Formats: sequence, C-alpha cells, structure tokens
Amino acid sequence: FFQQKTSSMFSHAFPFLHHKPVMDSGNLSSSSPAAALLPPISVGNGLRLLLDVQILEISFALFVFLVIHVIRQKRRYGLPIWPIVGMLPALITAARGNLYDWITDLLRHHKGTFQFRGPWLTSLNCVVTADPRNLEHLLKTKFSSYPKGPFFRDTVRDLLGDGIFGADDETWQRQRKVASIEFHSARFRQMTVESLVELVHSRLEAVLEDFAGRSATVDLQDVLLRLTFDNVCMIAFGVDPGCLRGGLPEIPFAKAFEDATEVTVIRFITPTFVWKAMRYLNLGMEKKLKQSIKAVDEFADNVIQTRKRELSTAAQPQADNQRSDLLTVFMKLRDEQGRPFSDKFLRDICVNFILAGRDTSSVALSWFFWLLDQNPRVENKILAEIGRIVGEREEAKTRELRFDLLVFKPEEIKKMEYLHAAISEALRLYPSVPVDHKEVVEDDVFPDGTILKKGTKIIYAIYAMGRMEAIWGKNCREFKPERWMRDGRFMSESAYRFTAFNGGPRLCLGKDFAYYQMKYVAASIMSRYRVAVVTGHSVEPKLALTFYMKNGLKVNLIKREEGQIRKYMKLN
Ligand code: HEM
Repeated sequence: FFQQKTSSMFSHAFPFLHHKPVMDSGNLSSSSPAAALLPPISVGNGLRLLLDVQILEISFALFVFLVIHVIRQKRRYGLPIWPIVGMLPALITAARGNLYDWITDLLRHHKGTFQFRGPWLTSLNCVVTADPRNLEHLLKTKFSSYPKGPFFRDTVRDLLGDGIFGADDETWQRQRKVASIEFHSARFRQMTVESLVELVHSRLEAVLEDFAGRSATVDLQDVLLRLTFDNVCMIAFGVDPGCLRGGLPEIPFAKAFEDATEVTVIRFITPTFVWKAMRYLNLGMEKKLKQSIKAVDEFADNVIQTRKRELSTAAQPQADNQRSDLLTVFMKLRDEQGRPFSDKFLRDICVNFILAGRDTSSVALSWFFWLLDQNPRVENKILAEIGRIVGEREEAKTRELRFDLLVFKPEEIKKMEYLHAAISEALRLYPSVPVDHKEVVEDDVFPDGTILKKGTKIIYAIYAMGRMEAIWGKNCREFKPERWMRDGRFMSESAYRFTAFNGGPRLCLGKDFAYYQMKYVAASIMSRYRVAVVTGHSVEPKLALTFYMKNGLKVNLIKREEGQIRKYMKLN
C-alpha cells in the first residue's frame, strides 16, 4: 500500500524518473528528438535504473512511514521514539541544557509519571515518577518489592562492595541496625560536635580569612566539599585526610575517591556488556576505575590495620573505648557466628558512609548560599535569628559579644528554626540527590494506575517534585522558607512530598547530623562574612548523581562589621 501510494506521489513530483522506455533491437531509446542526443541505454543499465528508482521509492516510503510513526509516538508518549535508539535523541538534546528541568516539564505534562524508552540493549528503559502517592508506595508500603536490585548492585559493586548503599535484605538490615544505633548515640553526637568545632574554627576560618584578607575570589563549593570530606572521614574512619589544610592541597585519597565515583556513574549509562568487556580488557575508563579503587583500598587497608594494632595495644584501652568512629564500632562487633567482620566488610562499610556523607551537605550549602545572595530578605531574617539566640547568652548582657569569635553551642544551633527552614527550602529546590533509583521485583501497579512489570527500573525525580504545583502550590519555584514555618516554629513535611533525604526504612541515616553540620557551617560563615556571588558567574547543575554546581560557586567574602551584627540583635 505504501509503495503504491508513494510511487504515484513520486511520479507527480519527479515525472522525469517515470518516462516509459521503448524497446528497440537491444537498445533502449526514447522517441523524442532530445533523447536522440543522449547516449543509447543498454538493457542492463535500464534495469539498474529501474532498480535504483524502486530503491529510492521504498526508501522514501519508509521515511514517510517513520515520520508518521514518530509523530504518533510523540503524541502518545510526549517524546519521539525512534527505531533502535528510542527516546535517546531527545534525552541527548535535553542533556545539553538543564536535563532536570526537562524531566520536570515532561512529568508535569504527564501528570506526574511517564515511561522512558531507551535504546535497545541499554538499561535506559524506565518509569519516571514524581507522584507522592507512588513514592509512598515504593519507599514504604511495598518497600520489599522495590529493592536497589541486582542491576544497581552489579554496577556499583567494584567500588561499594557489600556496603549499605547497594545492599538489600539481611546485608542491608544488619548494617542499618548497627549504624542506626551508633548514629543516635550520645557518643556519636559528641564526636560530630567536636569534629565540627575543630574543622570550622581551626581550618575553615583560616582558609576563608586568607581569601577575605586578600579580597580574592574563592570557589566556595570547593572549600565546602573539602570540609565535608574531612568531616565524614573523621566519622567513618576516625582519621582526618586534611583536604581543608592551608593551601588547599590535593589529597590522593580524596582524588581517587572522586575519580572512582565518577567512573562508576558512567557505568549506569553504558551498556552493561560494554563496560564489562572494558573491565575484562582493562581499557579506558575501567582501567582508571581499577587504579582509583586500588588507591581507595590501600588507604582503607592502612587505616584498618593501624586501628587493629591500636585496639590490641593494652596501653591505651581508655582512649580506644572512647573512639566512636564507625570503623571502631564495627570492629568491636561480631557476626552471627561470633566472628569479627572481615577487613573487606569493614572497608565496604566505611567507603559507603564516606560516599553517602561526603558531598551531599556541601552541595546543599552551595545552593543555599547562592539563593541567599539573591534573597537578602531571607539573609537578614537568618541573621536576626542568630542575633536573638546568641543575645540570650549571659556574656552578651555583661560585655561585648564578638561575633567574629563566635563558637555556637549545640543547643543554640537547635534553636535556629528559621535557618533550618531556609536550608530545607534550598534542598526542596536543589536536592543534593536529584533523582534516585529502584527496581521492581514482582509485577505491580502504582497507586496512579501505572502498570509495572517485574524488572522495570523506577526513577523517582526528587528535583522535579520540588517544582510541582500539585505539591507546593503556585509559588513552587520561589525560595520561601516561610512555607516551612508555623507560628514561628519549623514544621517538617512528609518524606514522600519532600524526598531530599529519601523516605521509609531507607530514610537517610545521616539526616540529623547533616542538618546540624549544615546549620553550624552556615551560621558560622554568615556571622563572619557576607557571601557575595561574583557578578556574571554562571551557576548551572552538573550531570552527576550528586547535584554539584558545574562551575563551582565563585564568591567574594565581605567581612561583617560588628555594628552590623548588633543591628540584627536589636531587631528582636
Ligand atoms: C544534605 C545532606 C544529605 C542528603 C540530602 C542526603 C540524602 C540521602 C538520600 C536521598 C539517601 C537515599 C539514597 C539511596 O538509597 O539511594 C541517603 C541515604 C543515606 N545517607 Fe544521606 N544525605 C545527606 C547527608 C548524609 C550524611 C552527612 C551522611 C553520613 C554521615 C549520610 C548517610 C546516609 C546513609 C548511610 C544512607 C543509606 C541509608 C540506607 O540505605 O539505609 N547522609 N541520603
């Protein structure tokens, strides 16, 4: 049908291709006088010409068919679906701009859930959702039907081993239980408080003072990434790698960790058989991954062996008992058979916690400072809150309080509810983990009616959720910390609407610590400096699992005058 149809279309459009040749004793020729000037056409040539015309017609027919098919698919799915490559061309085009905004628009168009069709043989086929009902279903109600899954585990196993991030079932439960007890212990809280005081006042202050003193531009994101990397290593391994030392040195362990994470992320968009073949042949990115993991392992092994020696030395039992880093805690535990955990398992636990806590708070703080720069009203309100809280100190009443020397107390940080709201608001708009992933292990149906086959991959679009009018109302794109406040107190939101920290049994284990850390760092910087983003600095997200700013956050630090702070104190 198509061939007939296009054949007649063709003869109208290109009549010269359809002239009827006349047979003449072995030679094909036209009877027209003009044709007499043309060289005679042999039977072979004539047939070839006919064949060429047929091929052209078929190709054209196929092309028309393809275009109609793609237009129909676009109407049905919101995106063109091409043979073999599926929706990939649209995804690649979108990735050149802001991919997350593109996903948000698609989800809005599809009322919260759509199906992405990837190229053949890749792992890009998935259901993408931003519907809180579906989130509650997969993160809590039917938690066991939506594990991380074998695809995720297989992809991350070289770097993360059997650690909490990729683990499911008992392996996950065991680590979650022990770490959860530890994270809620008074000992752990004390360690986090002390480690932050040390990092902020002995390291961060000196680095910032150096840049401010020289009126030099600083990449605040880089500085914050160094701070949280050092901090999480103190918590996981009980050692400080020193990324935030003067001169901001490159630390081989930190670099190896970053490289290993970046290559692991690339695996997610590479066909599995391709990266596995490259790993087998030790080529390209897989070679780099192997080298980086080796460096991470060497560092971990060194720390583990040193700690083992420390623990076995009877001379310091008191000091060792007081250590509350995760490595020491897990080293003292025994498995079901009463045996100590293997060095490999200890390494996996620590590496996973470093991954979970290394960049999430620092990128959140970077977006927070960028938003503050554009919203001086919010900045003033936070300063007023800080002023009011430290103004309650005894010393504030009796003598001059030096804001440039302030060391906040844990109970003061807890009282900073508007700051808590402002950080939550920054995370709503710029969640540190913009999309997350699950796999369906048995056929199921989402509360919104989406049918899910076993093995389907689910992407929940946390960034898009923060921009859904259906969840946050018409002003969802505005930075408005007040939406979190009721009668002057911070009001939390359901984890299935505000999913920046995940939800259900796999809720972020470091959430309370992360808030404490972010509030402490933000209040310490804000009370000393005004953070002014360099005019014209382009802020855009980087395509990675964590929501980094692609070009960092270039700022100038302007020292606050003592009188300026007093003004804020008087406001209350
Ligand atoms: C702003 C800061 C943070 C944000 C937005 C955040 C967000 C998240 C998210 C979305 C997950 C779920 C990931 C997944 O399962 O795929 C998660 C899990 C986790 N987070 Fe955080 N996180 C933050 C800080 C931290 C910190 C500082 C630590 C530790 C020191 C930490 C430890 C963990 C752990 C251990 C898990 C795994 C929980 C499990 O699977 O049971 N997080 N976090």
